Amino acid sequence: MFIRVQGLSKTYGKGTAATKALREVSLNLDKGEMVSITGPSGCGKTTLLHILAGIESCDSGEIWIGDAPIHEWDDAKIAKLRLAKMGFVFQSYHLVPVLTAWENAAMPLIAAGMPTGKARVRAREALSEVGLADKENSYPAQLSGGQNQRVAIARAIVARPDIIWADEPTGALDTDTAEQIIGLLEMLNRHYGTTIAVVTHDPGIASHMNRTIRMHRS
Ligand SMILES: Nc1ncnc2c1ncn2[C@@H]1O[C@H](COP(=O)(O)OP(=O)(O)OP(=O)(O)O)[C@@H](O)[C@H]1O
Repeated sequence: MFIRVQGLSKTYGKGTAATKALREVSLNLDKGEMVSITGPSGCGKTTLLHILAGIESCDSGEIWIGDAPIHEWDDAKIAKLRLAKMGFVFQSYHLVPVLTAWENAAMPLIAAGMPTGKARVRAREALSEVGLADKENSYPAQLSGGQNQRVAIARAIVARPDIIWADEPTGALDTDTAEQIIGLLEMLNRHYGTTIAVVTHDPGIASHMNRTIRMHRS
């Protein structure tokens, strides 16, 4: 098993304001699997993805990424693993508006200490893989929603991650563009064996995946 999650729980807030976001969630992902994560609004899908990506902490439970028990790790160690092995794609792209497409795509490499020249070459390659070689100097405001999501995917794949976490990556896109974005994720999965988990409300998107993990309200 490549990723193993056991008994994961998370509560936001305290006392009467407490919201139980995850209650004893367990799941396994095999290396190279492409899965969708579905479930009703508020059941904890985004919380789960953020915890698996090390963006948020959990209250209890275990998360194993390969041999690494990341539930035992501190933030700095998890951040390093995230930069090296994970990419994240958000519904609203989360691109930096004052940076060009290549600068946005290069961010994980520059954050990891790669010299700018080398990072630029790698960012161009990633942009070319998502079909945006000719837009490397465009700013997010000059690109369409689908093109911005491609830049976000270029940023997610630029460090050749083992895993891509995608939270409603097509939620802001029309059906045709959404299909193209999912096609792109499928290509990355096939070509590089990248493990991909996609949170989605859309059964059409979920049907492209190897498997669906359904969550229930806790
Ligand atoms: N930062 C936060 N502070 C307090 N409560 C939060 C926070 N983030 C999420 N929650 C609560 O935790 C629960 C799970 O939220 P989460 O966003 O993970 O659900 P979701 O399944 O992704 O929902 P949706 O499909 O609507 O995006 C919800 O009740 C939500 O209100």
